[in-house]
Amino acid sequence: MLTSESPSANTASNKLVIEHVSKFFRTSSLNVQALDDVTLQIAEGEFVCLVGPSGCGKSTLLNIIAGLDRPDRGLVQADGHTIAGPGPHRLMMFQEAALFPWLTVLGNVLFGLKLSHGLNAAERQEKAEYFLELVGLKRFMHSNVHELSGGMKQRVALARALAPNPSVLLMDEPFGALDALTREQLYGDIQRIWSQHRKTIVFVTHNVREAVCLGDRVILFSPNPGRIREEFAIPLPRPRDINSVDLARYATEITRVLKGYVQTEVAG
Ligand SMILES: Nc1ncnc2c1ncn2[C@@H]1O[C@H](COP(=O)(O)OP(=O)(O)OP(=O)(O)O)[C@@H](O)[C@H]1O
Repeated sequence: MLTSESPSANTASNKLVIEHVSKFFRTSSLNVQALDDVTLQIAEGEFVCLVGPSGCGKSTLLNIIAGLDRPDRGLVQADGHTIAGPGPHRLMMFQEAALFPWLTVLGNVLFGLKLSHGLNAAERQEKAEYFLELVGLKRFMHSNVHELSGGMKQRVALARALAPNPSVLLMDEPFGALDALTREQLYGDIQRIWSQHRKTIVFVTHNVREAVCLGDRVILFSPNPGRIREEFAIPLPRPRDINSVDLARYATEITRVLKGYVQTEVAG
């Protein structure tokens, strides 16, 4: 039932190419190898989930893809070009929405459009309203950020990230701080938005079910040092229901494999 695969071939359609990437952190008290020889290709429009225990380098890899950090070894490319720094084509979304509290909902989304130089004020407004509509928050566009629930804040953050039309969306546990019901609503939203806009998405999570619900592929990492151990294709039809029996079967199998790695690391 479950198809475990070796990393896919480096084809021209790859949006992101990560080859033999290693990353070390050296502080006065500690040397850590956060990533060890990580190789991964991600196709245009693909939804890839990175899963693994705390400290296995998932966020480090996301930061490197975002251009916020550099690998010590290896190659990281987007559209065939080495990633040299952050840019508007690869935007990050974090666990905390990190909205500007002094701006309204609309103001936050408009802020994300500041670098869209080709647009005049009316076009920016139209675009911001379109993306707020897409995430179901248009009627709250004049609300203050502190009036919103956690799930609504993440929706605003999603609209803000989508509005400048990035080709890659990097999501670091974006739903990790939300309650289960709100998360389920957002799984529906993100699947709908992804099927309409086909962004390339790299999504970090601890939650295997979440990864199976959203991803075309689930990539398993293990820690000390952070390595890719296995990847799984998820051919389930969309939209996926996180509570479905088929989805649970995949999640159970992947969790079993993941636990095996973690126990091996601990025993070793
Ligand atoms: N700026 C930094 N300075 C020093 N060490 C760091 C830094 N960033 C990450 N690390 C270390 O690198 C390793 C990988 O961290 P990273 O945050 O990438 O893991 P993660 O898999 O995303 O963890 P979590 O799921 O807990 O967020 C950890 O041991 C962490 O302590």
